[in-house]
Amino acid sequence: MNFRLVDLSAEEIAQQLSVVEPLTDSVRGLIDAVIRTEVDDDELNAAREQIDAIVARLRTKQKPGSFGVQFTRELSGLSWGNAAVGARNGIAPPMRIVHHEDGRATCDVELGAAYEGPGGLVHGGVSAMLIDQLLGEAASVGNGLPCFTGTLTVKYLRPTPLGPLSMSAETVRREGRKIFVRGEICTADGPTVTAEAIMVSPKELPSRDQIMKLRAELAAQDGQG
Ligand SMILES: CCCCCCCCCCCCCCCC(=O)SCCNC(=O)CCNC(=O)[C@H](O)C(C)(C)COP(=O)(O)OP(=O)(O)OC[C@H]1O[C@@H](n2cnc3c(N)ncnc32)[C@H](O)[C@@H]1OP(=O)(O)O
Repeated sequence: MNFRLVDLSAEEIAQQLSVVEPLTDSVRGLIDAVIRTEVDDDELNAAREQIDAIVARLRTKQKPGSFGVQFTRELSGLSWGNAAVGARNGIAPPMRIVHHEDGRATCDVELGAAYEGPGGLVHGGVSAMLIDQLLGEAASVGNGLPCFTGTLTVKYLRPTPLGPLSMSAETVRREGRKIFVRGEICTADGPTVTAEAIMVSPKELPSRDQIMKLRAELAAQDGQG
């Protein structure tokens, strides 16, 4: 697994996010505009040339592979490439604000044209991805144990319209490294999707000792600098 500790303070992270999140929102705007524009072919070709120039500009300095998951010294995860919540990922729905309280995770999200399956409705795979993320966060944060999805069961009760949605997830019970969670996606009229999952904290995650060793190495670097 691509796991790395980074030496960033909360202020430095906030500073980076203040630049990155508006850029990602602009990319989301681009995706939405490409889907819905009705300009003529010449305009489309001109737009493509401009987009290609921007891509070339960004590629002048680029990470190899994926973004990976970086952790701060305080063990906050910076999963900025994540498909569901990545702050740098324009494909990820704008699912940023996840509230955790008493083992329950909640989140509001507004899904536009980029998340369509049947006409005017949310794609079932998108619903599954979003609720999977929230279930995973409820299990991981609620129990202080980073988890992977082992089994996910999704029930589509009625079509989910594009637009504003609210989601919630909570732990039902824990058996060793297995955490049983359930959650739902709702419109103002009630749930459209319910889901259950068995989240498993993998035995091969970096151990607390390994994490502490990495933190000590960062502290030693501070001492030298
Ligand atoms: C510091 C704290 C805060 C951290 C704060 C971080 C926040 C972070 C938020 C993360 C939010 C992520 C939300 C998205 C989550 C993904 O999208 S994860 C990606 C999708 N999932 C995967 O790729 C998982 C692939 N599978 C695997 O890696 C491994 O099979 C697993 C699931 C980790 C299990 O491997 P393992 O640790 O070797 O498990 P193993 O020892 O064989 O079995 C342990 C127990 O789990 C059961 N089990 C194993 N596999 C499964 C399964 N697939 N289904 C059901 N049960 C299973 C076994 O039966 C066994 O049960 P018992 O015998 O103990 O009763």
